Amino acid sequence: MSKGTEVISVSALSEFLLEISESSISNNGVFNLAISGGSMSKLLKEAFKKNEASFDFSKWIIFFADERLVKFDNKDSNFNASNEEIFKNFKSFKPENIKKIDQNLIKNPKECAVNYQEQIFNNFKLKNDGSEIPSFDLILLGLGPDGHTASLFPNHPLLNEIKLLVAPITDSPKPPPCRISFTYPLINNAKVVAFISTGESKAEVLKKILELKDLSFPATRVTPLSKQLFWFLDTPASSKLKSPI
Ligand SMILES: O=C1O[C@H](COP(=O)(O)O)[C@@H](O)[C@H](O)[C@H]1O
Repeated sequence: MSKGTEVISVSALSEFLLEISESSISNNGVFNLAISGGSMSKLLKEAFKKNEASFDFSKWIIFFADERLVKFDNKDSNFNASNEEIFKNFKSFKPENIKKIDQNLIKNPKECAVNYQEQIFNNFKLKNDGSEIPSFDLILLGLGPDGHTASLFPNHPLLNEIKLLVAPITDSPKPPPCRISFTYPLINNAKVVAFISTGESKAEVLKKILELKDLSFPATRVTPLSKQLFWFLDTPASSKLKSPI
């Protein structure tokens, strides 16, 4: 995989996921992945169907880059969306490898974020003492039309968080208001970060992010230390770029 920011057709997502998961599994025995909510679960379902027989989902460990603090059976839950589209359809994912928020903590965003951050450190067998930041093999992010990603929203104080790797948010401008989210230090420490963004509603903001590098949009500030950043777009989403897909 080359270094730097690459814009690629979403039709190549399945092959990308296959390559990166196979290489992580052959190096470490598992594939540590974080996924997002919103439209992503449907796009992942399509990508998984394409090479279904080749994916070794039993070795995938999945976290959520952000989660809405609602019950798992609520349609707003990011886990729920992934469960309906992905985990119910691809049976070889191991339930214990799908890392969810603690449902008992949804009324306490601070505790919920602490608990989820702890789950991440445990998974990576690292001490949560500030000395090391876990490094996901891949973090898959979505993009809102306002330029938000995960639950990092424009002009929100969470954009400046440098201590917490998973932070609570109680005033999300997009409902539901209470959520937890990966912050930049964790996102930017991933080995690879890839955005998946489709549809005409994202075209304008994508131009501002990818070509004008407008830092007022939270997604622009995703700059992995590894320099491995990918954008998977479809034709409508890329329509306002100089070189549309
Ligand atoms: O609220 C959220 O929105 C973003 C973008 O969602 P999309 O439906 O426009 O793709 C998503 O990535 C994030 O996980 C979610 O909580």
